[in-house]
Amino acid sequence: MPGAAAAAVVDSRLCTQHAEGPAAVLAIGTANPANIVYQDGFADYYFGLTKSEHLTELKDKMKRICHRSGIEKRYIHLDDKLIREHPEIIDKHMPSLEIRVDIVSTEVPKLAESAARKAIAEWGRPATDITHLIFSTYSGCSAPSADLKLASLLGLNPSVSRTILSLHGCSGGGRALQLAKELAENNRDARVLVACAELTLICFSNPDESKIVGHGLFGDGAGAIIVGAGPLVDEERPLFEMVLASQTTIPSTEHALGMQTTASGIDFHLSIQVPTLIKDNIRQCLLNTFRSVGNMDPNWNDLFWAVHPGGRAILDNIEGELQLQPAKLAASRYVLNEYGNMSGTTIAFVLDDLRRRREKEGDQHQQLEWGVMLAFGPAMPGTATAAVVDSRLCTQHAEGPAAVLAIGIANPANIVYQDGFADYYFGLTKSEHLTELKDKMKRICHR
Ligand SMILES: CC(C)(COP(=O)(O)OP(=O)(O)OC[C@H]1O[C@@H](n2cnc3c(N)ncnc32)[C@H](O)[C@@H]1OP(=O)(O)O)[C@@H](O)C(=O)NCCC(=O)NCCSC(=O)/C=C/c1ccc(O)cc1
Repeated sequence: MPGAAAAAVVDSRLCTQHAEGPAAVLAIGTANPANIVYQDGFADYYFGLTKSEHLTELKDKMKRICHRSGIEKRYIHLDDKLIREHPEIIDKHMPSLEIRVDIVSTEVPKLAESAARKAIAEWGRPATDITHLIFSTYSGCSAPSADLKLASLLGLNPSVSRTILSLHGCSGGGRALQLAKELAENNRDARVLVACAELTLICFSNPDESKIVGHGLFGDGAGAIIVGAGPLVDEERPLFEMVLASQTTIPSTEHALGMQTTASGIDFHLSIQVPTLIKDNIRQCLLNTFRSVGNMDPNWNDLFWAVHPGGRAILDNIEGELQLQPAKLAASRYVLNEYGNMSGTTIAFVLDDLRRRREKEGDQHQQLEWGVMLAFGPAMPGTATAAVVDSRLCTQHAEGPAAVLAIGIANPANIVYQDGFADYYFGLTKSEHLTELKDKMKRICHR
């Protein structure tokens, strides 16, 4: 029985159960499907797979995009065997949403399981000690959803509190970490498993001018991060502390990125302006975040950086705008090169690579105390910004428990009365001939 939510509500007694200190990343795991696609052969592979070799101009454009993408290889679950089994995936006149959802609702939790098992092994505690699970994906729209399936696969405690974030796109991982921080700091001894998994199969489509960049950059992967706040137990080791996390919406940019469910899977649009929009807004977003922790004039090169590699041009623009030394975005460029853009999952790969670089002795650039994690998501809103540090304590707890301060409710204007519902419903659906079923409906309505 998914999702029994329970809340204890009081009106006077203070009952704080805060953790000590800020939340920290305690472990990271990543995983990819087995199938590798190399970028220098991708145009041939993709136009061959979709039987679109005749679109020579578009194929040449795909070659130019791949060549300039900063990507060497990607992991992609969809292959020619899957297309042979389900040819409707490349036939735009046939509905294919159902089969896509069918596949991803099994494969997305499985991929997340591989990443989560690595994170749990690094964490060193039993999976049953996980108290909260946040699952972010754009690749699924069914219930029981990916969070419940992952909880079962891992054998999490039945009392684990589950949340699913859907369609946050590239900012999904950042947003999930922000929520994990809030949960960990406000619930003493909470241990939050953040899981992100994406399969491009749900968005895969035949070549089309407006989507060519998406198909040229996106890859499949899963990331899992365990977050907790003090007191830590013996085997736990903080990798990054999260001092402040915020999300900023860039006004009037709803047109820039979007996703929409259709009969042929999830359709997406991606504006050519995205790298410029990020360039024009990044400095102010960061300044607002840093000012809120009292740093009025940060020197960007005194920080370490975990930036979501949305595309090579986005990294170039951030580097140029903030005048970052080239080594600052090394982890982001490495992940882009090795995996492509895996949407919300990618930030787990960047943090994983960054901590390995920091662990390497003598890597001066990566031993800085303060750093920034950045991710950007659809409806272009959602520049999720999290400042990440590894030592300073900064608690921002409220006093006392949360309270319901106001309630509002709403319904559509159309009213349907229960005693006439069977007539209304069977009339509306032109099903008056199903007299037995209609009588059953009447009995159900009556009771
Ligand atoms: C690697 C790029 C794509 C090209 O490099 P470049 O240095 O700009 O090179 P060019 O200027 O030579 O551009 C090559 C061609 O690509 C074209 N192009 C350049 N961006 C564009 C453009 N967004 N549109 C459509 N043509 C373009 C550009 O016009 C040009 O066309 P042509 O003159 O015919 O060669 C680079 O522009 C880049 O990294 N762009 C950033 C991409 C970006 O916005 N990423 C973040 C959002 S991605 C996203 O939301 C996807 C969602 C998605 C989620 C799941 C999925 O399964 C699939 C998709």
